[in-house]
Amino acid sequence: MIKEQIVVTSAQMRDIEGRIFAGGMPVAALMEKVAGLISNRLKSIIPKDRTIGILVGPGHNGGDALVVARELHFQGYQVWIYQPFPKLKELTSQHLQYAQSLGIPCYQELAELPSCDFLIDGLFGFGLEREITGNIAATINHFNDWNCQIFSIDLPSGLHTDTGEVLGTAIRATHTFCLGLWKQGLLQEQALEYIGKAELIDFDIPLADIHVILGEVPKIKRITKTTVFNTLSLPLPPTTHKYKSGHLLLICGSKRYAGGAILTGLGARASGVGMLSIAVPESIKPLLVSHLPEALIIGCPETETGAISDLQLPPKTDLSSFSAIACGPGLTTDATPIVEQVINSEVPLILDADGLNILAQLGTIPTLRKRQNTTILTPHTGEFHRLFPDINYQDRVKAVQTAALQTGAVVLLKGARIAISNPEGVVWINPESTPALARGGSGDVLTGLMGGILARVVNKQVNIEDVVAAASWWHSQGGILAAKERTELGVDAFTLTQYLMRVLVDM
Ligand SMILES: NC(=O)C1=CN([C@@H]2O[C@H](COP(=O)(O)OP(=O)(O)OC[C@H]3O[C@@H](n4cnc5c(N)ncnc54)[C@H](O)[C@@H]3O)[C@@H](O)[C@H]2O)[C@H](O)CC1
Ligand SMILES: [K+]
Repeated sequence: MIKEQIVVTSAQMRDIEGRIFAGGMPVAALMEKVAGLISNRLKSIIPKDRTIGILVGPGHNGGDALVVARELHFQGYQVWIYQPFPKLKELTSQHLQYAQSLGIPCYQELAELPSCDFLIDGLFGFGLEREITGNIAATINHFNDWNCQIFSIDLPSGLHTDTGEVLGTAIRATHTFCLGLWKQGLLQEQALEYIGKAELIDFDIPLADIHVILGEVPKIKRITKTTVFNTLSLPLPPTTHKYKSGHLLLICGSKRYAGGAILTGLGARASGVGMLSIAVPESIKPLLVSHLPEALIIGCPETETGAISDLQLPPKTDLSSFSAIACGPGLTTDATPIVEQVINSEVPLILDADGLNILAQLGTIPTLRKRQNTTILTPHTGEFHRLFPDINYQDRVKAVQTAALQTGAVVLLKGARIAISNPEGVVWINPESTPALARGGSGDVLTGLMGGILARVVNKQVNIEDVVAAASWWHSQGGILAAKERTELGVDAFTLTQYLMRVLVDM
């Protein structure tokens, strides 16, 4: 477990820091260490000739900011301090006194403040415990209106540490330096527009202290490149061969949605899966063959609406011949018998798109309760609501945990920050993505990619949620890479499939 993967609540952070102090580390020394690390980062970002305004709150977040103010002052930056609170914590008050004794200008009134190029937000950190109101709220709105770059210490002031919701109002940071361990609120969708670019400032919290508070396996984890590399079991063993790299069956497409089948197939191709079979209605088989010559395209009988009516597998083949099945993209909801058939099979299964809509029509929980084998659901919010009408998906972490618990499946909830839970409530959050992926077809690519990874590693000792997390990370990194080279408007789903391989090369 690496620190970048660990996610904590404010209570857990309080307990972890409590163990550090109980171990003998003086609070002031920790504050000095933390603020020194922040100052070094700021020195590498802010040119020397710029002016910096330091916003100081009543608690230790303010204390951090005052140490930063002193250190930047000694480095020769022009610094001023804004400190509107009547009562400060003892340590914060001492740092303010010292800053003033150094002659750093300190202001209590907004009207007196000189303009500045950068603001350092040390108003509130994980100690924020209630709605911000009155003139503090007005102050935060005032600084947001300055439209200058704001660096927030630990969290943008005003964000709830655990849920990421805005408590009254919040600083819109350009950059957030999260201290020690990632706060859960920074990984919630609703917080994204306030966080700006987030980075972790590691101040050497002993892993032993973390394990005592969080237990061996933290409940909520942040997907990182390490997760993905471990799960993809790269590099491949030299003695591998196509039958050892899994055999994936995709069941997708219809006369109306042939493109969905092609994109799903291209996503699977990018996964490096050994063998790929794609069951589609007979009428679009030639299309699939032309796009995916390496895949075994199975033309199936179709309904008069052009949906698969019967899974006619090749001779001596049945569903158990496959390492994994991914079913749903482009199926339309006229393929209900097919979805029932795969749900009743014993094969590890990913359901997406119309596979999920049909599952919802069949009755999500009673239908899945019958399945013993691995099941993965990959809904976007609309599909999630159809599957689980009684679950409020505003708190996405709780929503996926509840859905996974109720179904026994691993559930991925799509969005700007994908959340994944296994039935035991262990959650992965994908910390990075790009709006470029919010386009038709990119979900089909994810399904194919995920199916290919699952087929490749399902017989190895991997956690299914790690496979889903790896696919989600790989998919979003492909989108980020493509957006960097082609702008956020240039990442159609087909282009995305071309960038997926680039991701691993650049890792
Ligand atoms: N724990 C440590 O020793 C270290 C913490 N780090 C930094 O300190 C903050 C946490 O500090 P804490 O004093 O607990 O709280 P905050 O500084 O976040 O400030 C909250 C402060 O303000 C009061 N308050 C809460 N809500 C409101 C409100 N709505 N309106 C007005 N005032 C409010 C509350 O009473 C608190 O006193 C952490 O984020 C780090 O930045 C160091 O980095 C390491 C050592
Ligand atoms: K802050």
